Amino acid sequence: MDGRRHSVDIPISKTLVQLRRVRSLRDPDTNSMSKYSALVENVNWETNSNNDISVQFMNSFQGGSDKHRSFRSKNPGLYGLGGDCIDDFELDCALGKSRFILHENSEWIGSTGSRLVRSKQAEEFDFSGSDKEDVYGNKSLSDRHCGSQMDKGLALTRVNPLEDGDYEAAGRSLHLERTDQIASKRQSQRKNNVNSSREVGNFCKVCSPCRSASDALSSHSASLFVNEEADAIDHNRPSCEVNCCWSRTPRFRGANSPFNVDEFPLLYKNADESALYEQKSLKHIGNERSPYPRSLSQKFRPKSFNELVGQNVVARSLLGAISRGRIASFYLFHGPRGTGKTSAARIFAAALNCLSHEEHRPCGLCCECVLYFSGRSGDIKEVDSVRINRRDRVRSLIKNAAIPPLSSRFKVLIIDECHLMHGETWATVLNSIDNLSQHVVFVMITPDVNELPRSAVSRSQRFHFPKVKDADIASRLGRICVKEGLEFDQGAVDFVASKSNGSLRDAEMVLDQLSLLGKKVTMGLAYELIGVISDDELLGLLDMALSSDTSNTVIKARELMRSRVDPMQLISQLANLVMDILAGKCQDNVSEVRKKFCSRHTSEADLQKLTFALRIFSETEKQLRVSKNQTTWLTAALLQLSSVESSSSDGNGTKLCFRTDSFKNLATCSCKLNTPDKLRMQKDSDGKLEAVWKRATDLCLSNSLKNFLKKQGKLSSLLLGQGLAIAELEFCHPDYVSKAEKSWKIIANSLQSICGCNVEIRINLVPCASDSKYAKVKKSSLRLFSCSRRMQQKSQSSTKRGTDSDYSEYTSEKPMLSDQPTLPCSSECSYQMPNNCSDRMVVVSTLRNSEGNILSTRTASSHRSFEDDMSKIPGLVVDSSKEEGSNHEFHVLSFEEPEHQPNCFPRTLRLQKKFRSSNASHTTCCTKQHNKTASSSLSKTSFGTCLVGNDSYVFCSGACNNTDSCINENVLKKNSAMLCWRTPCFTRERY
Ligand SMILES: Nc1ncnc2c1ncn2[C@@H]1O[C@H](COP(=O)(O)OP(=O)(O)OP(=O)(O)O)[C@@H](O)[C@H]1O
Ligand SMILES: [Zn+2]
Repeated sequence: MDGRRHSVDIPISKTLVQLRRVRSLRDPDTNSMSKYSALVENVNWETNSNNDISVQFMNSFQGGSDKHRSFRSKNPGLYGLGGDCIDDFELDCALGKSRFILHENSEWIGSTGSRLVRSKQAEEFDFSGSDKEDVYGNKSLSDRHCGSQMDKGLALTRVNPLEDGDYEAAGRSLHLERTDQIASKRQSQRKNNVNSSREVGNFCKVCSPCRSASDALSSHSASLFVNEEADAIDHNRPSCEVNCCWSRTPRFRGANSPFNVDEFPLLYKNADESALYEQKSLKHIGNERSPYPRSLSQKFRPKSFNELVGQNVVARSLLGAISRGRIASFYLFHGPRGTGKTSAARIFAAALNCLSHEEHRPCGLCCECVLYFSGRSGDIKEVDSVRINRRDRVRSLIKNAAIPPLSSRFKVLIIDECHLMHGETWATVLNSIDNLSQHVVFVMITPDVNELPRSAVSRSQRFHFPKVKDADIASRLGRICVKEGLEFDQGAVDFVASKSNGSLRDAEMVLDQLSLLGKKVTMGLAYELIGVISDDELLGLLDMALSSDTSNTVIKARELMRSRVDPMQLISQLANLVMDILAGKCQDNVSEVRKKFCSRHTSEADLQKLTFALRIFSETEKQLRVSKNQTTWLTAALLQLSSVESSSSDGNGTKLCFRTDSFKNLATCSCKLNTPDKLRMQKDSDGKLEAVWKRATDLCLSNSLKNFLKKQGKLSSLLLGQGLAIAELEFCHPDYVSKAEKSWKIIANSLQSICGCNVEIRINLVPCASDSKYAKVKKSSLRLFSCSRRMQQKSQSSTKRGTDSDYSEYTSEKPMLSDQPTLPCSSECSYQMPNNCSDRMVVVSTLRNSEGNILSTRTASSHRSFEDDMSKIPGLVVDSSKEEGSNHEFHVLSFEEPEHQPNCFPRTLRLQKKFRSSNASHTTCCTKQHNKTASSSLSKTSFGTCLVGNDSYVFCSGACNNTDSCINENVLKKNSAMLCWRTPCFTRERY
C-alpha cells in the first residue's frame, strides 16, 4: 500500500467488492469456491466512501486448476467468464463512477503483439464519462467495454510468459499501459493487416488459449474437447472480440482458429525452423511443451514412438497400421498405470494426421504435427469420459465426430479412463462407431479391460501395455538425470526402478522428488524417500537373527518397523537380499558390509540356512498379507531363522518343523523327518507336546486362563504343515470346551507365536473314563479358522468322498497324517462334507499363488449346469471333472488373469456373505448387492463358496430362486450344507 498508486476510474459496480461472496463464483463442477478462492484471496479489494474501489493483485498469485470455468455475478454490472487467473476475467461493467486503483506492485503489464512493456509509473485511468449513460442500454457490455477501452486508449493484455523470464510473476499478472504510449507498436501491427478492434480480439484469443495451454501443461488431460458446455455458452453470447478477449475458452474450431495455417509451411526444413514457428505459435496460443513443465514426467513425456520406452510391440504395430493404411475405427489401450498409454494414444493420433512421408511418424515438423503439439488441432480431441456420461453430451460428441475433419485425414477422439463411461454411453458410442465416417478413430484408454463391457472389448483393436522392465526404467531415469544435469548413483536409479512396479511415471515421480533433495541422487536418499532400509541395516538384522541373538533381533526389528518401514516392505527386502546372496551377487558394486557377510557365510550349511530363511520369508510374506498383527509375525519369522539349525531343536527340546513343500514331500523337510508319521506326535511319548502346551499357556496373559488351560486342557496333537499348523486340544467337560472356545483367539495366538505360522485349532471333548456322565458325549471339534463348528461322529467317515487326493479332511478321529492326501503345492484346501451329504452339496478348495491370491477355487457339485452358468462370469474359467464312483462333479474355477481376480470376480457376483458360527449352527446372510443377471443364473445352479482375497462369496441355487435371499439359512439347512473353509488367520472377524 505504500508505493505509488496507479488508479483508474472505471465504471464499475460497487458490488465488485462482493466478489468474494458471490455464489456465481462457485465452481460449476463442484459447487465449491475453492477453485476461485486462490484468485479472490489474491486480490485486495478496497472501497472508500467515494465508491472508489482499489484492486490489488498479488504477484504471488498463481492459478490452480486447469479446468475451464465460468462465472457470472448476480450483479448486472459485473460479468465474468474465465479461468482462475485475472487475465481470464471479463470485467465488463459499468455502474456509476468508480475508481479502479492499481498498485504499483500489482504489475499490470501492457503489451501489443508479443512485445511487453512494463510500466512502473503510477497512473490513473478514468473509465467514467461517455460510457456512463450506456450502462443499461442495449449496447453490448462488451462493446461498451471495448469502446471505453479504445476511447481511453487503454489496452489490457496478458504477459506472454515466453517473453518474460519470470513466469510466475509475469505469467500471472497484468500490465496496464496507456495506449498512446503504445500507439507506435499498434501501428506496426496494423501494418500486418490487423485492424485495431480485430487486434483486441486477436490478443484476446491469444491470451486465453495461452492460459489454457499452460493449464494443459499442468494436466496431461487438458482436454481440447471437454469444454462443450463452455462452447455452448459462448455460442449464445454476442460476438464481441472483447468477450473473446477475456474468455479463456479455447476455440479450436477452424472458423475461429486464431492460427493462420497459411503462415506456416507444410513442412519445415529442419527442427530449428520448426521450433521457430512453434515459438511463434506459442506466442499466440501457448503450448504443452512449455519451457516450464511442472514435473519431469511432463517434461519427458514421449512425443514419438521412438521415445516410448518398453512398448516396442505396440509401437511397431501402430506404425505398421499407419504405413499400410489399415486404420481401425476403435482402438483400446489397456495396461497398468504409468506405462505410456496416454502418451502412445497422443503419438498415434499425431502420427495418423502427420503429413510426413517418412517411416517414423509423427515427424513433429509438419503443419499438422505443429498444430497438434501446440494444442490447436481441431481434429484430435481428448474427451472427458465422465462428462460424456450425460446423454446430450455423448450425442453431441457423436454429432461432432460425424462432421468431416477440418484439414487433416482423421478425426481422432481419445477417451482416457474409458472404464468410467456408463453402459448407456458405451451403447451410444458403439452403435455409432460403424456409422461414422471412415475418418473417425476412437482411442479408448483404461487400466483394466475387465471393467469394460464385453461388447466393447470385442469390437476393439486391443493393445496391451505391459509393465515397463526395471532395466528400461533405470536406463530412462539415467538419461533423464544426464539431461537434467543431475549426478546419480546407478544403484539408486536401479533401486528406484525396482520399486516402481513397472510404472515409468512412478519412477519419474520419485526421481523428481529425489532431484529436489540434493544435487546427487544417492542410495541413502532413495532409501529414505521410499521408506526402505539400507542393505547394511538389513544384513545386520539378518546376522542377528541367524546367530540366535534373540533379544537384539527383536529390538532391532521393532525399531525398524516403528521408525520407517512397514513389515511387508521389510520382509520383501529381506527376501530379496537373501536371494541376491544366494545368487552370488556379492562381488561387484556391493557394500563392504555385504562383502563381509558373504565371506562369512560360504559353507554349505550356511547356504542351506539362507535357503531356509528364504522359505520362511516367503511363507511369512503370505501370512503378513492377511494378518493384522504383522509386527509379531515378522518378529516370529526372524526368530525362526535361528531355530532352523540342523537339528531344529528349540530350547525346550520341542521339535519345530517347517515344511515348504507339500505334505507328501517330506523328504525335503528341513527338520529331517522322513515320514509323515513322525509329524503326528500324537502319542507324545517324549513329552514334546506337553512342553509346547506349557509354553503356549505361559504366553497367555490372563492368569485364570493360563491356569485353566494348564489344568483342564491338553494338546493332543500338533501337525505342522506348510504355513499352517493344526493343533488338537482336548478337554474332558463340555463346559471346558465352551470356555476354551471363547478364548480361541488367545490360544491360537500363543500357539502361532510358537509355531510361527497359522494355527488351526480343534477343540475336542474327550470324556474322562471316570466321568460316566459324559462318557457318551460325542466328540466335538471346533475349527476356529473355518468358521464352523461341527459335531464329529464315527459315521461321518462314510461321508468322506473317495480318495480324492486333492481334498483333505482333518477330523479328530482320523489319524492326521497316516493317509494324508497330497495338497497341491501352496494350496489352501478346505472343504467339509456334511453328515448327510446331499447331491447339492458343493465343496470348495482354493488354490493360492505365492502372492496369496487365489488361483483357483475348486468346487464339487452334482449340478449339471454349473459349468454353463459359471461360464457367464467374465474371465472365469471352469474346468470340470467327475469323481470316480460318485455323482459328484468337480469344478475348478480360475481366472484368465489372476491379477484381475479380486476385481473381476466380486464385480460380477457382488455377493457378500457373512458367516457367524453360533453353537452348532450357521447363520448366513448376504447383502443384496449382487448383480441380478449373475445371481439369477447362479440361482439355477448349485451351491458353493469361493474365496477371493479375504472375502468369501457364495453361489447357491437349487431350492432357492429368489435372488435376494439366495443365500440364507433355509438354503443352507435344506441342503444340509455346512460351509467350511479355512480362512487365513486373524481374518475370522470378517465373517
Ligand atoms: N512407455 C513409456 N515411455 C516413456 N515415458 C513413459 C512411458 N510410460 C510412462 N511414461 C512417463 O510417464 C508419464 C505418464 O505416462 P502416460 O500418461 O502415458 O501413462 P498411462 O499409461 O496413460 O498412465 P495412466 O493409466 O495412469 O493414465 C509420461 O509423461 C512419461 O513421462
Ligand atoms: Zn508430422
